[in-house]
Amino acid sequence: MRFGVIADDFTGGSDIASFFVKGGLSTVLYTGVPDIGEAPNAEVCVIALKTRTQNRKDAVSNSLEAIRWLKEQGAKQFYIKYCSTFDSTPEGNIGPICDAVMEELDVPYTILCPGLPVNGRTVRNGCLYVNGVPLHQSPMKNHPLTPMRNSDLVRLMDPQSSFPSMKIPADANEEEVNEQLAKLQREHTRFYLIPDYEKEEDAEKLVQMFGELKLLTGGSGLAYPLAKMYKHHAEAGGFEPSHSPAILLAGSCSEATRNQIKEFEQSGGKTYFMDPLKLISGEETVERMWDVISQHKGESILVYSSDAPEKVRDIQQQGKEEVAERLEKATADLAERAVQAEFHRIIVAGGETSGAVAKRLGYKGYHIGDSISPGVPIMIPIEDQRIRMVFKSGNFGKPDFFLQALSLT
Ligand SMILES: Nc1ncnc2c1ncn2[C@@H]1O[C@H](COP(=O)(O)OP(=O)(O)O)[C@@H](O)[C@H]1O
Ligand SMILES: O=C(O)[C@@H](O)C(=O)COP(=O)(O)O
Repeated sequence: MRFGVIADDFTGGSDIASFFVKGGLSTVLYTGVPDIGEAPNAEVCVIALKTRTQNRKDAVSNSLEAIRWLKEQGAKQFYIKYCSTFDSTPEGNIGPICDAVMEELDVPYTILCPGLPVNGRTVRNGCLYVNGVPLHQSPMKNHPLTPMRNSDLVRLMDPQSSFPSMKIPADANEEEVNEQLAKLQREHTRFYLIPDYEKEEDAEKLVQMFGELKLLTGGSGLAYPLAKMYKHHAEAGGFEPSHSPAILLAGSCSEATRNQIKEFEQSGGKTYFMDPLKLISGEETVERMWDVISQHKGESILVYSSDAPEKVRDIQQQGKEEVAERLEKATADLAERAVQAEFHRIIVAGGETSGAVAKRLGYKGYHIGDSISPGVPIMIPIEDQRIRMVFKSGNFGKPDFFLQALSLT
């Protein structure tokens, strides 16, 4: 195995896996540390965790457990995958996890590289932008669980980490970077470097400078160029589509997902709104929703709770975590019923929502197929190869994403 990757949520795992596959490296994804003895037969092994929103202590210990397992399986390089929008709170987990893994692997430095230009995430002068808008002014400022209120990566990382973070000036050449590195190594035992990543073409230079580091951290933006650097065979991915009934489940409240729901509806797709207030009051139940879905079997239906920021804020007066838990549980219940009823295509939008569904379905690992859009692959459970799963990060995909997902799975 070349790369051992830990991802802080499930869709983050499928996102980075898709780019390794696109670059030509065979990849498997596991939900949590698998209890299998032998090393997976793949060049990349991604372990999807739930460390983005976990408490700090569990997040660090789960990450270390996964890194140690990957080390035992022979991984030569390690990658900590977090969100391309650096989703975390000031008490967040990116810093503590990266610090602990640096110590575990005994590396003096690594990079912080959330950039993913193909999906509009860019880093300029150490600040993160979403489609050209500074992170804290982008729709991420309204995220239900991890609202992002700063765009400067040093300022985001400093409160979370014990080690300093330094920006690499955008115009620095390799020699200047090496000089800066030597100086930093004299001054600090461990530290982070923040390179700029503005255009897809920058990837090559980044991989040249940092691609051989034992530990890398970031979004999925380095996986494709890294895979190309190491690839042994041209093809990875590629699976036959299934034509079985599909269910689409959306818990993401991102602008991207809400537009995708709108486009699906406008093109005549069947939808059903899972109303959080009715779910809490008991007026809505999983049984009732399942009756509606069953009536449409054969025709794909999209069940969503996604709503506008002001509505989400109102509903969260009932308790942010409680609402999220209630919705995620109901969504996982529906996914489980769908699989039992022989729906073989399950398409989910939202990182936490996908994590809840993946956990409930309980597949230990997935083969990674082709991507529906950058960072969103078709995945086939190792245990049941009739099934096609798609887990979409909330912010990813064009407006016709759900239509594309139906036509390609
Ligand atoms: N209408 C709603 N009101 C409040 N919270 C919601 C609503 N719909 C979904 N949620 C919750 O918001 C969170 C969205 O997070 P997630 O699924 O990770 O999406 P994203 O990928 O956009 O971050 C989930 O915990 C979900 O249960
Ligand atoms: O890096 C990314 O943007 C995604 O892989 C990701 O983690 C997005 O988070 P969710 O929208 O919560 O899935």
